[in-house]
Amino acid sequence: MLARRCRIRLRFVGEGRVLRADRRGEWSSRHMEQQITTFVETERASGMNLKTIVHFGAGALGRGMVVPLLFESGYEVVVLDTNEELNRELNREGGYRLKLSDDQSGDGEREIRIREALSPVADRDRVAEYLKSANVVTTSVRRENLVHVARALAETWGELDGENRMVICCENIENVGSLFRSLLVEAAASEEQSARLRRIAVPDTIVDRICTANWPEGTNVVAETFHECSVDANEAPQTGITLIPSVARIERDFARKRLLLNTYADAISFLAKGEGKTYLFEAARSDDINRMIEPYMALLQEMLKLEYDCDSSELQEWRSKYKSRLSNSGIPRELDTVARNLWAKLDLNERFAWPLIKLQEHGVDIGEGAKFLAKLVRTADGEGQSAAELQAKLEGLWGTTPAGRKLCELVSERLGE
Ligand SMILES: NC(=O)C1=CN([C@@H]2O[C@H](COP(=O)(O)OP(=O)(O)OC[C@H]3O[C@@H](n4cnc5c(N)ncnc54)[C@H](O)[C@@H]3O)[C@@H](O)[C@H]2O)C=CC1
Ligand SMILES: O=P(O)(O)OC[C@H]1O[C@](O)(CO)[C@@H](O)[C@@H]1O
Repeated sequence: MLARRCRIRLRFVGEGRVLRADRRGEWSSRHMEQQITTFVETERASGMNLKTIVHFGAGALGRGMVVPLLFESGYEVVVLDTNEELNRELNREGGYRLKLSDDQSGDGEREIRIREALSPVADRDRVAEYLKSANVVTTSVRRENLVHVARALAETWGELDGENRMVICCENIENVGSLFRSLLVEAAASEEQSARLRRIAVPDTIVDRICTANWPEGTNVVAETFHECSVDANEAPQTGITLIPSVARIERDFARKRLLLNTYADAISFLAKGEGKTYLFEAARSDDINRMIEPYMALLQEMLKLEYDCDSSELQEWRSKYKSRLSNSGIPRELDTVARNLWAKLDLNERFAWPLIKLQEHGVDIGEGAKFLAKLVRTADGEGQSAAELQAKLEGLWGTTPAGRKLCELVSERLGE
């Protein structure tokens, strides 16, 4: 029986690698996903010893996407969050409910069970025990908190062999693999620890699902059926996690998702917040806002064609898919949870400026893009600040390279409009 189960598992894991969002963002095999879920449920019911993954960050994306994908791939999940109140609630229930707002089957609710929720600060010793026996750690804590995860991990994994260990940072961060690896190495207490930590696989990732958590009202999360969650096959040829596949062209896929989804969602959210709106879906549904952003979006598409050889019809399909997902009023995601960290997102290597810098290199006229960024900065941070003050901030951020200075000039000219 065990041998048969193992054979089935291998077959699913093998097929799982081809599971990915297609051009329209649909699962290439929703049927297969259901089969995996049924198989995992049978395995769980049989009392088989499931492997444990430790996940840092039980916020919106953690509870809305990462933990469910691990759970539905057949893992037991230990959740670590610094919010002890939240941990207490999750432990009391042994998990939480995930509502997929656009799931047509049944009531769209799923029960996600977790093994235990702990604090990496208050429950340090118990956490260290789990970390010692885990081969895979996942995170969704936000960029500013990754340094603390790296320190916690370095303490335990720094003393163990790094071979066959992997950290999957499910964060919305470009090149998150090298970022987290450098945080790990900085956290090493000795040369020996540093050498061990360098052997850990830390792939780049793509994470996408619109999720909203309504803590402290409850532990439940509302999300959507769509998800894209994959890692760089060059760093991790196989994850062993059925619903988190390794993909070959992560740079291109990341750029497509970054610009057409994140840049778009963030920009419309900052504008909608400025208009006094409350929810993300209101921003995506606003004709005025969509009209305002269109010339900038056209430039982003141009950049994806020039830099990544994407074709127009593919990009158009993704754009309409993203717009319709973001317009879903079944997910009451507040604008504040999207329109955050404006100045970090305006960095030269980040979602707003980076595509325009690339287009300049290709000799494309970025005037419309500069006009839009000026509008964005004025709306999101203009209150009580003069054009000169905003210009000084942009100079501080972009003045370090010739292309950045050129962009700064173009945007600054429009700040007074
Ligand atoms: N919410 C969403 O729909 C999406 C979020 N993301 C990405 O997911 C990541 C997390 O974002 P959200 O879930 O929205 O944020 P969130 O604020 O809802 O969740 C973050 C969670 O991490 C916990 N945390 C902070 N420091 C910690 C530490 N040192 N150890 C353990 N837990 C810690 C917080 O208490 C909180 O519960 C971000 O990188 C974001 O870009 C990406 C796509 C969509
Ligand atoms: O603000 P962050 O940390 O990039 O993460 C939230 C992300 O979630 C999204 O709303 C997509 O669900 C992005 O547009 C946004 O950037």
